Amino acid sequence: MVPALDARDVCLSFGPVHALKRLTLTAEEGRITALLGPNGAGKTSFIRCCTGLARPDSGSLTLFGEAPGSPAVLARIGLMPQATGAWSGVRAGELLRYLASLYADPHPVDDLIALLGIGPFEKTPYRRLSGGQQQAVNLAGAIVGRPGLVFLDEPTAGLDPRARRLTWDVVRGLRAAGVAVLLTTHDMTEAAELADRVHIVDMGEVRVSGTASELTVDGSLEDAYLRYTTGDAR
Ligand SMILES: Nc1ncnc2c1ncn2[C@@H]1O[C@H](COP(=O)(O)OP(=O)(O)OP(=O)(O)O)[C@@H](O)[C@H]1O
Repeated sequence: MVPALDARDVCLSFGPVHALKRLTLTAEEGRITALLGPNGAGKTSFIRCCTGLARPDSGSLTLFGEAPGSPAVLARIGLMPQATGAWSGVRAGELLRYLASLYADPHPVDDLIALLGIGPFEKTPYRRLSGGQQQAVNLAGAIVGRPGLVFLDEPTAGLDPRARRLTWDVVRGLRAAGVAVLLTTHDMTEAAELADRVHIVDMGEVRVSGTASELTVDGSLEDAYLRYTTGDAR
């Protein structure tokens, strides 16, 4: 079966900075795939390549067997970015209804608003929302189109414990519905809780991959992270 996401030897440079160096991984439907790695390791750059926002210099990258950014692919993916300043003035509910209108068979927006607790701030302009409230709207925006593959870039960064658990439940629900989830996080507990497969990335390449159990044979996931990453600036 063709994986939802198939990346082989993906390279991306910004001048002298090698953001991605032969990065290779797959993400399957009905699985949560976690990318761990230091600040600057290349995680967001990889997601930008997958979503058509950046073009790899070399390597092979396909989503559902097709090129990133193609209309067929864009209709089947969702993205929760780290920040979306572009949505500044629009009210949360309006934004979600607009995003829903772009898809043939969206989730009912009222259901998503209830699921993610957005109701109390549905009429608040996006720029006035708290960080955690923005995250909830961003997550709703990522899944409103019923994607088959969703990219969640640090979805729980800065969330309070209850909001974090709610997000975890939503992510598990996506997996149960057969969605391929690619998640980046700096939260080792989150990766251990959620991920079916973990890739530890450093300096643009995958250093080690495995299930959380496989990677924690000799210690915690944080131990594995520290063993396989340098934290060196490029
Ligand atoms: N548009 C750009 N122009 C120049 N350099 C860039 C650009 N985008 C990313 N980089 C560089 O590429 C490297 C990888 O950055 P990236 O944002 O992918 O890291 P990350 O793993 O997502 O980090 P974090 O965990 O801090 O979010 C960094 O050295 C960054 O400075």
